[in-house]
Amino acid sequence: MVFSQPSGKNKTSPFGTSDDRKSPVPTFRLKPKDAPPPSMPTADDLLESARVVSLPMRTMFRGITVREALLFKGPAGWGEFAPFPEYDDAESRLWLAAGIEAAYLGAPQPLRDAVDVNATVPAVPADEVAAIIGRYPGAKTVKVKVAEPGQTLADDVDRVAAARDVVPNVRIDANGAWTVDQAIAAIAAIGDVEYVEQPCRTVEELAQVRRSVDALIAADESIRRSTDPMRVAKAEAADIAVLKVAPLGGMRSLLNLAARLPMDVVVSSALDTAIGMSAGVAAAAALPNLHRACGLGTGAMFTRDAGMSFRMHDGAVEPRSVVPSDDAPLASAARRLWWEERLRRCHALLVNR
Ligand SMILES: O=C(O)CCC(=O)c1ccccc1C(=O)O
Ligand SMILES: [Mg+2]
Repeated sequence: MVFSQPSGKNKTSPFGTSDDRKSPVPTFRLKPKDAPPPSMPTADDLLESARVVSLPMRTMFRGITVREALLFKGPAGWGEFAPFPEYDDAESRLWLAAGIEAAYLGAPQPLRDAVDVNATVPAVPADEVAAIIGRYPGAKTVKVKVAEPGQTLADDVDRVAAARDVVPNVRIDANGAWTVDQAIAAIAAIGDVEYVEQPCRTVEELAQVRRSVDALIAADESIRRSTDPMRVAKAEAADIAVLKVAPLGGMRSLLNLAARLPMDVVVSSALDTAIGMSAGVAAAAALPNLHRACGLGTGAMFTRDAGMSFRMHDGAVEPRSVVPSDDAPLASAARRLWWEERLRRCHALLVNR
């Protein structure tokens, strides 16, 4: 039990249990030595310190030009609640569990003091690629978005080639947009890459592509938005698992899942503000096995961040806690209300399951 419960009625952890079909996330059991576990905060506790930030982005990314997040403070620091607006409450409740973990339990013990990070290149024209990579000082790996709706394979080939001219190690992310045949053709046309992230939507399609090409395949949405993240492993559908703290319900859930997956893992951001990024970097720093650059540099996509952004040095970032800046841009009163109500609904789902 991670948290003690106010009554004997709710014996579940806010971070989910492995026997709950709605929660794929295994519970990580802390064994506190001298302190009793903190009790589960109420929604009012969380909202007392809450602020809702609204961060403008340099380039549109997954259809977003402004990133909103609700931030709250607990005894261990600040936590972030920022599920994408279209996500339903059942899925969003895991993001709340992650924020509560950060604010009330804090980060797990780090095993390394720096985490290699990739540059992230949105689906921009090829002539903008070098300038974007320039925002990631010392990056040794670049992740390039491909298969953007409305664009062509030639756009992808040109964008990847432009990235490869600056940094030879390129990975691509199709966000599930290709059919199996399109993926096979696109991978052949694009050429040498570190790996191909989520070429198609389903686990079966990933497995089919993986059997048909030499390139390594990474699973993102097939883990992040699945009720059974282990299915990717059972179906031998991927060589690499891309894991994100918030959609998996927290740092400890991520570490637990990573320990069960028989493949390399990469920790990536969900376009987190610096508060959420701190949890991603902490999870990456606590992984016993980490062999590839993580997608934790996306703070460079904001023109302003919620707190001190994780700036890369020599291609890496260092784990640390982050507090919101007093001058972080705030959302409108109407949007703040929308986030508060969403938090209350997700909190109720976490407590009364
Ligand atoms: O991994 C990275 O480099 C950045 C993170 C990223 O691409 C991302 C950010 C928000 C939502 C989805 C994704 C994704 O990997 O598909
Ligand atoms: Mg992805």
